[in-house]
Amino acid sequence: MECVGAQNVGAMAVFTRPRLKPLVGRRIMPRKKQSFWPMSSMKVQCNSSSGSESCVVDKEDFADEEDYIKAGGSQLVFVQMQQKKDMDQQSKLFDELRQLSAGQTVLDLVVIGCGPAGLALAAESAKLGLNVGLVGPDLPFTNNYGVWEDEFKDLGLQACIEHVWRDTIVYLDDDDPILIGRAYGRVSRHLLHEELLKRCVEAGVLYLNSKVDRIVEATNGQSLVECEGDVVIPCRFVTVASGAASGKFLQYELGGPRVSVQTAYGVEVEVDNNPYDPSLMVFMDYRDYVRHDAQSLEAKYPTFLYAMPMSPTRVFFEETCLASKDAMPFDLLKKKLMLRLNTLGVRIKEIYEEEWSYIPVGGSLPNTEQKTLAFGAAASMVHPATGYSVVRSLSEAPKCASVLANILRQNQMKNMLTSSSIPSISTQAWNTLWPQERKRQRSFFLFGLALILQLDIEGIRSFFRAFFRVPKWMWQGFLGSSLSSADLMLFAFYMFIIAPNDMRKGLIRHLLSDPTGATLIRTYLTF
Ligand SMILES: CC(C)=CCC/C(C)=C/C=C/C(C)=C/C=C/C(C)=C/C=C/C=C(C)/C=C/C=C(C)/C=C/C=C(\C)CCC=C(C)C
Repeated sequence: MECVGAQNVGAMAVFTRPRLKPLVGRRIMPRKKQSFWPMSSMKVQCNSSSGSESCVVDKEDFADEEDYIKAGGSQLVFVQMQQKKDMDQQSKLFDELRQLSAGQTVLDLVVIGCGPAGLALAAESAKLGLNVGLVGPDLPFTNNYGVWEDEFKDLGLQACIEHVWRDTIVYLDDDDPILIGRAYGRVSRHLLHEELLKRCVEAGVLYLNSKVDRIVEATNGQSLVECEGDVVIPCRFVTVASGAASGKFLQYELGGPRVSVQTAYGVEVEVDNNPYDPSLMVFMDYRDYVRHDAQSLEAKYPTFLYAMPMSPTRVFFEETCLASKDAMPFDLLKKKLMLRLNTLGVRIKEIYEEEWSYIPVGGSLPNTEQKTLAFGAAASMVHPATGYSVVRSLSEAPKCASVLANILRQNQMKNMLTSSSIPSISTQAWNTLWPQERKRQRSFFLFGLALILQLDIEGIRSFFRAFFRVPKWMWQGFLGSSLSSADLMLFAFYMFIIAPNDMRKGLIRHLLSDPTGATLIRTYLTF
């Protein structure tokens, strides 16, 4: 099936083929490219994405001016972000900017990636007075975000929620559905995009619609962001926020856990016989509508239905495989969804939109020795046991921005950036993103992910039965990554008490025999 509008957003590669008129993103284009021949020669250290290529060059090493410019001599080609301005106005703005920025050609921060994480970090950093450039293709968001309403309200983004369900329901088997007592919302991807762009515009973020080829480390302490079309942007810090597929620019710790995958296939449809109450969001329906034999391929991947009834007849259904070692094939997910809907008696009258979602979960943390920073999915901020990431990225953006701003201020980097100060500065930033406490929490989530991967459909049902019986603040905190490492221990203890005997044995066995159990114990013992 042909996919149109593929985009990597946060952790997700989501492919959406709108059947309705697609939401068209506002487009801001850079108008001009200017270059200049710098006065002094400059040494650059080239670190390729793989880290394998390394070279030190100076002015003499360049064949001509063009080559030199390519390595760092080109002037800013950003335009200041403006919403809904036509090309002519953008061009004038660029001229203004050029005058304003005469003599000041080094940005404090370049953020690569225009998804929610990138836009949020760029806006928050610029708000704190940093000179921020944002680079990436200007594409509309394509995925459907679901969020807990309270969490989105706390971010001041309630206006971006297009539909709220007063409560959320989980079906594990045919008896006793679990009402979880928390309102859930569907985010309007269009409104979220507009809101984050507005924040960037108001904060004065500069934008370049381009693709980054590589990031080069100069020995004068600056980074050079090399973009398509021979555009090079010198800056003090680079943060990669272009989703899980950002590996090209980053190095990750070796020997970490293997990346697993969350896959989902969804359709927004007009139907007859919708069996779901439109006032409730169906968080997980693990009931077995697709009876299969234990050896079949379907049985290898336990899946659940995630359903958002927008009205009695219009519903977004998504067949989801929470996590598997190898990606569950999309055609199998689709087949399961159609079989399920068929068995439920749902008759599809019209398909508005289809969605293919592929979210890498787990895996290693970025190597915190590298100078280039990361944020969002690129910084392994996707919750390993749920696949959620957007709320965490949005809520951590102000903190991350303030750390960057403080570091730049403290080190008076604007005037006296030295190459020797760079490693410690980047380490400070990395440590804020991934302090020991966060690493401990993550090791717990990875342990949980490895546990889920081992369970069959029956095991998953009894696991979630126990999960939703722990005190509400605990499971809510678990899903929202807000439990401290000590709280997580308490949570584990509760799960253990509540769990049936065979699950208790399984938990202890997993703790003592799985490599993630050993890492968990080791991380908890490191202070
Ligand atoms: C596009 C987009 C945006 C999307 C698409 C896709 C989808 C739809 C998705 C969805 C998803 C979901 C819904 C998710 C959910 C999830 C969940 C709920 C999860 C959960 C999890 C949980 C867990 C992991 C848990 C864990 C636990 C543990 C680990 C425990 C432990 C315990 C022990 C070890 C015991 C100890 C003992 C003593 C202390 C005595």
